[in-house]
Amino acid sequence: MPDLPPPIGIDRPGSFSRSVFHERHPVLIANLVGDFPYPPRIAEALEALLAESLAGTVPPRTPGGPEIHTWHLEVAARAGLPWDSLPFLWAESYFYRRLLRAVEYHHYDSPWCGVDPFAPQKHAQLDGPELRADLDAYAALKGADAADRRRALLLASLWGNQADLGFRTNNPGADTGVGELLADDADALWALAEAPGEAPVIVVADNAGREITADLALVDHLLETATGPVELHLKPHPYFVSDATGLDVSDTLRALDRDPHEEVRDLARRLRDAIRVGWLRLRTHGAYVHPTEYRTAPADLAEEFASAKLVILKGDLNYRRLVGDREWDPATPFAEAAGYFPGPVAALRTAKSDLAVGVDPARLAALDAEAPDWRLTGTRAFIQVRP
Ligand SMILES: O=P(O)(O)OC[C@@]1(O)O[C@H](CO)[C@@H](O)[C@@H]1O
Repeated sequence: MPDLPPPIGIDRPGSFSRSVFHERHPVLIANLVGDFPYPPRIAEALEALLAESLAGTVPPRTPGGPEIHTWHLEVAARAGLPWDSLPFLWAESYFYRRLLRAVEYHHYDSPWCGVDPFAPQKHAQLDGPELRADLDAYAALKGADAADRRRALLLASLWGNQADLGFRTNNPGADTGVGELLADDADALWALAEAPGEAPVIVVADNAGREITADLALVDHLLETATGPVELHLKPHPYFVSDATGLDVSDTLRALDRDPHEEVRDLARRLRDAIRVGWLRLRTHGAYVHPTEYRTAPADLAEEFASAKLVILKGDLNYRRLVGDREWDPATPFAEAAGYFPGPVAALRTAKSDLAVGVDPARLAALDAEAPDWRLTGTRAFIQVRP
């Protein structure tokens, strides 16, 4: 493996990654305890997890749940370490594993088994005015020129990534307007996605709610123009607040069914039909909730990526996994940071963490001067492709 920059940590006072633990997570835990009438044992377990993650060490016991062997190895390698010393990506992923443990999500003998702790927040977004406006905009695309429509669907999926509920936890009023595209490899993306051949296009989803709705509209377009099937890869269980699971897709289709616009109801119908005939495949993999980068993806998932026409990775967390959640020089070419990926790959991501690669050096200097927090606000976005 080539020399890689060091992982982003959570130890630096004033850093964004540290603020996720010290500012975002306390709000997140308070929201959960407010959203559900959890009994004392669950509320206490959540508070204990929060306290441990702010000032404690990693206990030796592996938190139960699926993929236990992977987690045995991961935890054994970090047991006894202060949370502060952990890499950001590992620590966050472990935090959500522990959170699911605290709310008894995988306990078959608990009445809280399978209860998505983030469902109330996800449902609020599905019923909210922002999604309403998104669907009005979708319906208004009817009759648009084909190239304009395709561009609009791609940009809606891209900017839909601003609406993740982890980011909104402590940024409730975050600007959801469209911002600046710092890289735009859209032509390369379409060339790959619409190339002849029967290999699938894989879309690795990120968040439920507005983002998965826009992603489904993009998937519908791909189903229309691609010459092979489309796979939508989802999380196997709740994660990073709003990450989309199979249940979220089903809830979204139901919400689309209720829409006043015929175009939107037709979208839901086409998607269901495509799932039924196997043209659209919903898929998941345990690796999507591992605390690791795609550089070390399990062989079976790497093979799936390798055999796809194109893998489209949505969102900030997938980006962190793709290039590595590391202290990259932002001028590093995307093709270099993602060069190891087993097949053609595209990233659609709004910037909501310190990581950046593939930024034009001249623009970078100006950005750092005019908007020093540009990496964190979700108002800068990337469409990056490595063929
Ligand atoms: O993957 P997503 O939904 O685009 O973003 C995930 C996120 O909420 O989590 C991280 C911090 O918790 C940040 O990278 C980002 O803000």
